Amino acid sequence: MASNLLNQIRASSSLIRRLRQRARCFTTTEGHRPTIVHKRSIDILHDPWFNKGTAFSMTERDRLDLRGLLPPNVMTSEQQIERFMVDLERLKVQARDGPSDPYALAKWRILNRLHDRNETMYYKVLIANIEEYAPIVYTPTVGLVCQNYSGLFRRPRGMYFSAEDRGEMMSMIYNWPADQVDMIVVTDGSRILGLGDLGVHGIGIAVGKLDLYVAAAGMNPQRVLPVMIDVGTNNEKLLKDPLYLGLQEHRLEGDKYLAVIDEFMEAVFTRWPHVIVQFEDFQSKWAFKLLQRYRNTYRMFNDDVQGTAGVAIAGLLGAVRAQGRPMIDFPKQKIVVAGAGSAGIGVLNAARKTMARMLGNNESAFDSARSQFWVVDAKGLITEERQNIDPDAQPFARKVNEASRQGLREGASLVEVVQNVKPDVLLGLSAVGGLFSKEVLEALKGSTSTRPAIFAMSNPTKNAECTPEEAFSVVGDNIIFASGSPFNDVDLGNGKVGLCNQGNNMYLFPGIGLGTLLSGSRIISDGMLQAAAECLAAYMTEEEVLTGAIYPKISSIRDITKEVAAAVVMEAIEEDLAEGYREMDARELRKLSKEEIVTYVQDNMWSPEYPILVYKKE
Ligand SMILES: NC(=O)c1ccc[n+]([C@@H]2O[C@H](COP(=O)([O-])OP(=O)(O)OC[C@H]3O[C@@H](n4cnc5c(N)ncnc54)[C@H](O)[C@@H]3O)[C@@H](O)[C@H]2O)c1
Ligand SMILES: O=C(O)C[C@H](O)C(=O)O
Ligand SMILES: [Mg+2]
Repeated sequence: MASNLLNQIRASSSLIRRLRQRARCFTTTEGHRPTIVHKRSIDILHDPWFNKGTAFSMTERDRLDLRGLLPPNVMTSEQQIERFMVDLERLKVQARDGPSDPYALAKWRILNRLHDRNETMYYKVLIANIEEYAPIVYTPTVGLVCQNYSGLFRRPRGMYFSAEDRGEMMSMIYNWPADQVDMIVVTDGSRILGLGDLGVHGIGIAVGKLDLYVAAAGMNPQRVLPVMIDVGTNNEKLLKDPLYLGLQEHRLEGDKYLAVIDEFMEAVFTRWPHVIVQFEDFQSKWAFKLLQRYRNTYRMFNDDVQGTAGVAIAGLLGAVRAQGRPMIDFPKQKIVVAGAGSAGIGVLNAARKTMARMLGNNESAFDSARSQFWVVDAKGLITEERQNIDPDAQPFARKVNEASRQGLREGASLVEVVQNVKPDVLLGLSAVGGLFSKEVLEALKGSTSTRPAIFAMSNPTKNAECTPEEAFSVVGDNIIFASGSPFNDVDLGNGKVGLCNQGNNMYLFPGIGLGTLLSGSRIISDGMLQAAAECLAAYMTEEEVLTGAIYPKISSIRDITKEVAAAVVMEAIEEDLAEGYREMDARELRKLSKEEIVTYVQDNMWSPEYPILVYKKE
């Protein structure tokens, strides 16, 4: 398929040559005569007569207030045409290119064009068909979009800050046309889903997350901003690709990296002091450090660390209830976690704290909760014998004699760990597709649980640790299954269905953002995140959970988000963090009952309706 595609692309090279000649003619004849424009900034990008897209030179970008509104790499018109042709040929050869939906990317293009033309209509379509289109604008298709971004790029969306913009960000931020921004999703593209370093092309994930902020949380689309901070890439393919849209240098490290992120944070909070910044898909190495650096001074959170943790907790509590046991039995669960990155460690910390709270909320409870977890990473089981252990994983390293009593040792394989521990839960956040092999799933049949739970949470689809078919067919009908990306339920025969839950942070981040906005809390506390997770856990009824449904259906995401946001507002009030929002000041907020808070949230959710427009001279 790939060589076929290359041949087709080569066959079209004569057309590219002809187009190049034409493009050269255009620049030489027009180059001397300047064209007077009466527009600047985004209005130029949206005007087909004047727009040059990525071909605007740096001086033009400065002159026309375009800095930050385009990816950093300036392209020639030849390169632009080449990118377009590569994409066109790819579509011809490979229209069937979706992960589970053969036409996923084609659907994304059509939706994206609508997004460019008519935002109200776009969100109307998205909200009305959220079950069908969430997998297109969000996980898993958004992963494919990022991987093919160079070809798919048409009209820029969001802002780009690059390592080359140091010292300029404070003025660049004013190039964004909206006076008010409520929500920013920012990435540095270093770990996009389970696809690794996609550099500047990772902006797609920020756009996708914000689509859910609008569709699920009713954030106003005119007040959201996707941001890519381009500090280079360590992806060798992109470094060599002439059509790559980002900086072609290795990633900044250490203090230089921090200085860029610091400057960005200062710029956005100077222009919009009440904005909320969601950090998305930063490699683990920076995810924790940046969270600690900013969380007590800025309104920010890390979705992969904190959003995922909350969703996992809700699912883990659901899995306990699905065994017909009370939630309070959670601290007895034996949990094997595969993956000790930003997501895995986030889940482990939150699960340990939840257990400790149930066991009396003191130091000894916190200490003993630790022994319920076995963590396996790329080097196998993590014990205290691990050389150069990651400090974030250190608290979960098994004691050596404790491990050997269980027949385990440093670096033991996942199969050995599952065989010996016989866990209640096997949870994957490893980004390794198929990690829960037949052997691993066979070993899980020895689980001491009456209803073992499998969470294959890695994204996108091909990175899932196993499919629901594999899980149900090997381990048996009586399991709980959840995956990060959507899969269909499984027909188990005899009229029985194996439910596939979607365990994805999309059930929480929109509500965390909306609740924070409407409470006016200056920070996002652990308590607010915990309240969000508990609300999601409580959303599922006893009857639903007993059928194996531990997460709600995506079709109810707007309702879930409203409830989660209300829980976050209530907790912010409880912790005395709420400073109010617009005419609802802190005193008024404190007077509201629980029902009134839910109504307050609902009343502040934007819905896609056409407003009446009237022209007035300035
Ligand atoms: N479902 C969700 O809501 C959700 C949320 C966040 C992240 N994720 C997914 O989780 C995955 C990991 O994200 P991350 O930020 O933690 O990534 P990461 O790169 O920081 O961590 C990956 C971890 O997996 C470990 N690993 C690699 N190979 C392994 C193997 N063979 N066996 C066991 N462990 C192995 C690595 O050592 C590392 O600890 C990604 O696919 C991401 O899409 C899902
Ligand atoms: O983006 C998603 O689908 C979930 C999560 O944030 C991830 O990084 O995989
Ligand atoms: Mg993510």
